[in-house]
Amino acid sequence: MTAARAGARVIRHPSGPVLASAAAARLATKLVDVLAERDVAHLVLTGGTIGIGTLAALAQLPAREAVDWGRVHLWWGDERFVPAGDKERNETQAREALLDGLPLNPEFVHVMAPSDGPDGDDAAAAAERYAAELAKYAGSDGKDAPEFDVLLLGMGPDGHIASLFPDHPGTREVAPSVIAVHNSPKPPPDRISLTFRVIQAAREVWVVASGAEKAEAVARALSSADQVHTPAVGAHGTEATLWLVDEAAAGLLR
Ligand SMILES: O=C(O)[C@H](O)[C@@H](O)[C@H](O)[C@H](O)COP(=O)(O)O
Repeated sequence: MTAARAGARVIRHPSGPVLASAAAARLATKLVDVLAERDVAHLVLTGGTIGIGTLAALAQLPAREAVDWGRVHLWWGDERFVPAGDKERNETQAREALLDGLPLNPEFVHVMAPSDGPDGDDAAAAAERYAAELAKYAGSDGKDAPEFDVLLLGMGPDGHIASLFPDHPGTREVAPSVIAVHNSPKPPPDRISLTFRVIQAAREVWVVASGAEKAEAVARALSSADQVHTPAVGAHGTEATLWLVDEAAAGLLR
Protein backbone atom coordinates (compact mmCIF):
# COMPACT_ATOMS: atom_id res chain seq x y z
CA MET A 1 0.00 0.00 0.00
CA THR A 2 1.48 3.36 -0.92
CA ALA A 3 1.25 6.01 1.77
CA ALA A 4 -1.29 8.69 1.14
CA ARG A 5 0.23 11.85 -0.28
CA ALA A 6 -0.82 15.17 1.18
CA GLY A 7 -1.04 17.96 -1.40
CA ALA A 8 1.55 20.69 -1.04
CA ARG A 9 0.67 24.01 0.59
CA VAL A 10 3.02 26.86 -0.34
CA ILE A 11 3.46 29.56 2.30
CA ARG A 12 5.43 32.62 1.16
CA HIS A 13 7.46 34.89 3.43
CA PRO A 14 8.95 38.33 2.64
CA SER A 15 12.58 37.37 3.32
CA GLY A 16 14.94 34.63 4.49
CA PRO A 17 15.20 35.93 8.06
CA VAL A 18 11.41 36.22 8.34
CA LEU A 19 11.07 32.71 6.87
CA ALA A 20 13.47 31.27 9.46
CA SER A 21 11.68 33.07 12.30
CA ALA A 22 8.20 32.09 11.10
CA ALA A 23 9.24 28.46 10.53
CA ALA A 24 10.69 28.40 14.05
CA ALA A 25 7.45 29.73 15.52
CA ARG A 26 5.44 27.22 13.48
CA LEU A 27 7.67 24.40 14.72
CA ALA A 28 7.42 25.42 18.38
CA THR A 29 3.63 25.58 18.15
CA LYS A 30 3.43 22.25 16.33
CA LEU A 31 5.55 20.51 18.94
CA VAL A 32 3.39 21.94 21.75
CA ASP A 33 0.28 20.66 19.97
CA VAL A 34 1.75 17.19 19.37
CA LEU A 35 2.88 16.87 22.99
CA ALA A 36 -0.59 17.86 24.17
CA GLU A 37 -1.91 14.77 22.37
CA ARG A 38 0.93 12.23 22.60
CA ASP A 39 3.59 11.19 25.10
CA VAL A 40 6.47 11.99 22.75
CA ALA A 41 7.09 13.87 19.52
CA HIS A 42 9.44 12.82 16.72
CA LEU A 43 11.15 15.64 14.83
CA VAL A 44 13.61 15.18 11.95
CA LEU A 45 16.19 17.91 11.47
CA THR A 46 17.95 18.96 8.29
CA GLY A 47 21.24 20.60 7.46
CA GLY A 48 21.69 23.54 5.15
CA THR A 49 21.63 27.31 5.53
CA ILE A 50 17.92 27.89 6.10
CA GLY A 51 17.48 24.59 7.92
CA ILE A 52 20.07 25.56 10.50
CA GLY A 53 18.85 29.15 10.34
CA THR A 54 15.44 27.95 11.48
CA LEU A 55 17.02 26.23 14.49
CA ALA A 56 18.99 29.38 15.31
CA ALA A 57 15.76 31.41 15.13
CA LEU A 58 14.07 28.91 17.47
CA ALA A 59 16.93 29.39 19.95
CA GLN A 60 15.98 33.08 20.09
CA LEU A 61 12.24 32.46 20.42
CA PRO A 62 10.84 32.70 23.98
CA ALA A 63 8.03 30.33 22.88
CA ARG A 64 10.61 27.52 22.64
CA GLU A 65 10.20 27.22 26.41
CA ALA A 66 6.60 26.13 25.85
CA VAL A 67 7.93 22.86 24.40
CA ASP A 68 8.54 19.96 26.79
CA TRP A 69 11.85 19.15 25.11
CA GLY A 70 12.45 16.14 27.37
CA ARG A 71 9.69 14.39 25.39
CA VAL A 72 11.02 15.25 21.93
CA HIS A 73 12.95 12.67 19.89
CA LEU A 74 15.36 14.30 17.45
CA TRP A 75 16.44 12.54 14.27
CA TRP A 76 18.33 13.63 11.16
CA GLY A 77 17.22 13.36 7.54
CA ASP A 78 20.83 13.20 6.45
CA GLU A 79 24.34 13.69 7.70
CA ARG A 80 27.71 14.37 6.25
CA PHE A 81 29.90 11.29 6.89
CA VAL A 82 32.80 13.12 8.57
CA PRO A 83 34.42 12.83 12.02
CA ALA A 84 32.52 13.63 15.21
CA GLY A 85 32.56 17.32 16.06
CA ASP A 86 33.49 18.32 12.51
CA LYS A 87 31.90 21.72 11.76
CA GLU A 88 30.56 20.22 8.53
CA ARG A 89 28.35 17.79 10.42
CA ASN A 90 24.66 18.69 10.49
CA GLU A 91 24.66 17.50 14.12
CA THR A 92 27.48 19.92 15.04
CA GLN A 93 25.68 22.83 13.42
CA ALA A 94 22.35 21.92 15.05
CA ARG A 95 23.95 21.63 18.49
CA GLU A 96 25.63 25.01 18.13
CA ALA A 97 22.50 26.67 16.72
CA LEU A 98 19.97 25.32 19.22
CA LEU A 99 20.31 21.89 20.78
CA ASP A 100 23.04 22.63 23.33
CA GLY A 101 20.69 25.17 24.95
CA LEU A 102 17.68 22.86 25.29
CA PRO A 103 16.73 20.51 28.17
CA LEU A 104 16.71 17.48 25.87
CA ASN A 105 16.80 13.85 26.96
CA PRO A 106 20.20 12.78 25.54
CA GLU A 107 18.80 9.31 24.85
CA PHE A 108 16.26 10.94 22.52
CA VAL A 109 18.91 12.65 20.37
CA HIS A 110 19.49 10.09 17.62
CA VAL A 111 22.56 11.13 15.66
CA MET A 112 23.83 9.47 12.50
CA ALA A 113 27.27 7.95 13.20
CA PRO A 114 30.38 9.96 12.34
CA SER A 115 33.15 8.55 10.16
CA ASP A 116 35.28 7.93 13.27
CA GLY A 117 32.49 6.29 15.22
CA PRO A 118 31.62 2.65 16.00
CA ASP A 119 31.65 1.71 12.30
CA GLY A 120 34.81 3.60 11.41
CA ASP A 121 34.78 4.82 7.81
CA ASP A 122 32.18 2.25 6.72
CA ALA A 123 29.25 4.46 5.70
CA ALA A 124 27.07 1.47 4.77
CA ALA A 125 27.50 0.04 8.27
CA ALA A 126 26.72 3.43 9.78
CA ALA A 127 23.56 3.59 7.64
CA GLU A 128 22.54 0.13 8.87
CA ARG A 129 23.15 1.25 12.45
CA TYR A 130 20.77 4.19 11.96
CA ALA A 131 18.20 1.94 10.34
CA ALA A 132 18.34 -0.26 13.45
CA GLU A 133 17.87 2.79 15.69
CA LEU A 134 14.85 3.89 13.67
CA ALA A 135 13.38 0.39 13.88
CA LYS A 136 13.88 0.35 17.65
CA TYR A 137 11.47 3.30 17.95
CA ALA A 138 9.05 2.23 15.23
CA GLY A 139 5.41 1.63 16.10
CA SER A 140 4.08 -1.91 16.22
CA ASP A 141 2.49 -2.54 12.80
CA GLY A 142 5.61 -3.75 10.96
CA LYS A 143 7.00 -0.32 10.19
CA ASP A 144 10.75 0.25 10.36
CA ALA A 145 10.74 3.85 11.58
CA PRO A 146 8.72 6.03 13.94
CA GLU A 147 5.88 8.02 12.37
CA PHE A 148 7.67 11.36 12.40
CA ASP A 149 5.47 14.28 13.44
CA VAL A 150 7.51 16.83 11.48
CA LEU A 151 10.29 16.10 9.00
CA LEU A 152 12.22 19.23 8.01
CA LEU A 153 14.01 19.37 4.66
CA GLY A 154 16.15 21.97 2.97
CA MET A 155 16.44 21.86 -0.81
CA GLY A 156 19.42 22.43 -3.05
CA PRO A 157 19.37 24.52 -6.27
CA ASP A 158 19.35 21.18 -8.15
CA GLY A 159 16.22 20.05 -6.31
CA HIS A 160 17.95 17.62 -3.93
CA ILE A 161 16.52 16.96 -0.48
CA ALA A 162 18.35 15.33 2.43
CA SER A 163 21.20 13.60 0.56
CA LEU A 164 19.01 12.35 -2.27
CA PHE A 165 20.52 13.96 -5.35
CA PRO A 166 19.12 14.15 -8.89
CA ASP A 167 19.50 10.88 -10.81
CA HIS A 168 21.71 9.44 -8.06
CA PRO A 169 21.31 5.76 -7.06
CA GLY A 170 19.77 6.75 -3.72
CA THR A 171 16.70 8.14 -5.47
CA ARG A 172 15.88 4.60 -6.63
CA GLU A 173 16.34 2.89 -3.25
CA VAL A 174 13.01 1.65 -1.90
CA ALA A 175 13.84 -1.24 0.45
CA PRO A 176 16.23 0.32 2.98
CA SER A 177 15.21 3.10 5.34
CA VAL A 178 18.71 4.57 5.44
CA ILE A 179 21.46 4.53 2.83
CA ALA A 180 25.08 5.51 2.41
CA VAL A 181 25.63 8.13 -0.29
CA HIS A 182 28.93 8.51 -2.15
CA ASN A 183 30.10 11.02 -4.78
CA SER A 184 27.64 13.60 -3.53
CA PRO A 185 27.66 16.60 -5.89
CA LYS A 186 27.42 18.74 -2.76
CA PRO A 187 30.52 18.33 -0.59
CA PRO A 188 31.42 16.41 1.40
CA PRO A 189 31.14 13.43 -0.94
CA ASP A 190 30.20 10.77 1.62
CA ARG A 191 26.87 11.01 3.44
CA ILE A 192 24.10 9.09 5.13
CA SER A 193 20.48 9.73 4.17
CA LEU A 194 16.93 8.63 4.84
CA THR A 195 15.26 7.21 1.73
CA PHE A 196 12.09 8.49 0.10
CA ARG A 197 10.01 5.71 1.67
CA VAL A 198 10.82 6.84 5.22
CA ILE A 199 10.54 10.54 4.38
CA GLN A 200 7.12 9.98 2.82
CA ALA A 201 5.86 8.06 5.86
CA ALA A 202 6.20 11.19 8.00
CA ARG A 203 2.97 12.81 9.08
CA GLU A 204 4.16 16.25 8.01
CA VAL A 205 7.00 17.16 5.67
CA TRP A 206 8.11 20.80 5.69
CA VAL A 207 10.46 21.99 2.93
CA VAL A 208 12.16 25.27 3.78
CA ALA A 209 13.70 27.10 0.81
CA SER A 210 15.20 30.57 0.62
CA GLY A 211 16.89 32.58 -2.14
CA ALA A 212 16.55 33.18 -5.87
CA GLU A 213 18.95 30.33 -6.60
CA LYS A 214 16.21 27.93 -5.42
CA ALA A 215 13.38 29.44 -7.53
CA GLU A 216 13.80 27.15 -10.54
CA ALA A 217 13.93 24.01 -8.40
CA VAL A 218 10.92 25.12 -6.33
CA ALA A 219 8.85 25.67 -9.48
CA ARG A 220 10.02 22.34 -10.96
CA ALA A 221 9.40 20.40 -7.73
CA LEU A 222 5.83 21.71 -7.52
CA SER A 223 5.02 20.94 -11.15
CA SER A 224 6.94 17.73 -11.91
CA ALA A 225 6.21 14.13 -10.97
CA ASP A 226 9.72 12.75 -11.39
CA GLN A 227 11.32 12.34 -7.94
CA VAL A 228 14.39 10.69 -9.43
CA HIS A 229 15.31 13.72 -11.53
CA THR A 230 13.91 16.25 -9.01
CA PRO A 231 14.09 14.63 -5.57
CA ALA A 232 12.11 17.47 -3.95
CA VAL A 233 9.08 16.08 -5.82
CA GLY A 234 9.30 13.25 -3.30
CA ALA A 235 9.08 15.60 -0.31
CA HIS A 236 5.58 14.88 0.93
CA GLY A 237 3.95 13.66 4.11
CA THR A 238 0.88 11.56 4.81
CA GLU A 239 -1.05 14.35 6.58
CA ALA A 240 0.55 17.61 5.41
CA THR A 241 3.21 18.91 3.03
CA LEU A 242 4.33 22.49 3.56
CA TRP A 243 6.62 24.51 1.34
CA LEU A 244 7.87 27.33 3.53
CA VAL A 245 9.59 29.72 1.13
CA ASP A 246 10.68 33.31 0.86
CA GLU A 247 9.59 35.51 -2.05
CA ALA A 248 12.93 35.04 -3.82
CA ALA A 249 12.59 31.25 -3.82
CA ALA A 250 8.95 31.62 -4.91
CA GLY A 251 9.97 33.91 -7.78
CA LEU A 252 8.90 31.52 -10.57
CA LEU A 253 5.60 30.48 -9.01
CA ARG A 254 2.40 32.01 -10.37
O1 LIG B 1 23.42 18.00 4.47
C1 LIG B 1 22.95 18.88 3.75
O2 LIG B 1 23.65 19.59 3.02
C2 LIG B 1 21.48 19.18 3.78
O3 LIG B 1 20.73 18.33 4.47
C3 LIG B 1 20.97 19.50 2.41
O4 LIG B 1 19.90 18.69 2.00
C4 LIG B 1 20.55 20.96 2.48
O5 LIG B 1 19.36 21.08 3.26
C5 LIG B 1 20.31 21.53 1.11
O6 LIG B 1 21.48 21.32 0.34
C6 LIG B 1 20.00 23.02 1.20
O7 LIG B 1 21.12 23.67 1.73
P1 LIG B 1 21.20 25.26 1.64
O8 LIG B 1 19.98 25.77 2.38
O9 LIG B 1 22.50 25.62 2.35
O10 LIG B 1 21.19 25.64 0.18
